[in-house]
Amino acid sequence: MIEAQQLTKRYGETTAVDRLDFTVKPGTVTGFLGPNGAGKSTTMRMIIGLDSPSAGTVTVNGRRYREHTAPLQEVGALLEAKTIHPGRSAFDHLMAQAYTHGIPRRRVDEVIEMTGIQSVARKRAGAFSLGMGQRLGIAAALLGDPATVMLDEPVNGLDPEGVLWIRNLLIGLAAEGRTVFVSSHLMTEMALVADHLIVVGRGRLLADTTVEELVRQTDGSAVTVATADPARLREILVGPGIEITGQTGSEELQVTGLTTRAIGLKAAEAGIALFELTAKRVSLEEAFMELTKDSVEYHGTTEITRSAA
Ligand SMILES: Nc1ncnc2c1ncn2[C@@H]1O[C@H](COP(=O)(O)OP(=O)(O)OP(=O)(O)O)[C@@H](O)[C@H]1O
Repeated sequence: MIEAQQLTKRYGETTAVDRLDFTVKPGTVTGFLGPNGAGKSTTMRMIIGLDSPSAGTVTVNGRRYREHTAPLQEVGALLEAKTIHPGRSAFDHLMAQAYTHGIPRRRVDEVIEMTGIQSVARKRAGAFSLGMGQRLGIAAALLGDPATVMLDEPVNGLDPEGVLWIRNLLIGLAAEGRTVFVSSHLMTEMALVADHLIVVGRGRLLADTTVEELVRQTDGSAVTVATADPARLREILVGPGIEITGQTGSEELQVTGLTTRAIGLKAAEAGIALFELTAKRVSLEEAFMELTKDSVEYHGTTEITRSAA
């Protein structure tokens, strides 16, 4: 369990993390989302004591990271910064960590196998591909068999097979009752693995909710409805706050401001037969864009193409 209370980090004029309150619970995968520069890495660094909060607190399993006698056994973390000696083999790197933390060699062999790096374990880590480096970082994070696992952008550099592997690993770790906290910019991946989401923008908490709920909140704007007499349907639906568009000659109308239920009832009252009545379901990516649109620091100049739901 990770608990942040009014967690704040200031770097001079910049407030990287601004009074964050959240709880990451065991037994589920919690996604940590936010645009570039939102404060995710800074928050993660504070969780494992690599940075100190300017105000507020963050604890893992009820204690600050530094207060744990065996921190590797409490929380295993993969942060973006590479801390592996390039001349050392993956095996030696893991053994060195195991030795200094009282972890048996058996566990080193286990994590090497779990992360699929057996064939390269004796090679210099400096020669590793990005994907192999990520796997080694994850092996190190799992070394202490921790109750809490925290991974910053774990999918970075992984090929499709690696992405699938991470997905199953995260789901499996949560199913074992562990607390799994993972940041990613890949919304499709997040939609597949995360049960819960914490979304930040400019250091502030924007949402602490389920994937389902976030999508639902953004949902409901557009409804597609088709009928033989769109002009008449338009007449009975029109009202304040309701927008109806449709192409001339088409049976289809796009309605915003009314639910599918309300449209269905009004059409039935007027005796209009409907051929289609569909609420457009937004993707997690669209919900995320909508939620964070005022918090994005770095805007590109190309128009964003919204993916079909
Ligand atoms: N050591 C530092 N000194 C000064 N400013 C910093 C430092 N670390 C982070 N920042 C600033 O704090 C803010 C949050 O950065 P952070 O790296 O935590 O965001 P992020 O959400 O992880 O971004 P990304 O998705 O790009 O990795 C940014 O404005 C960043 O420039």
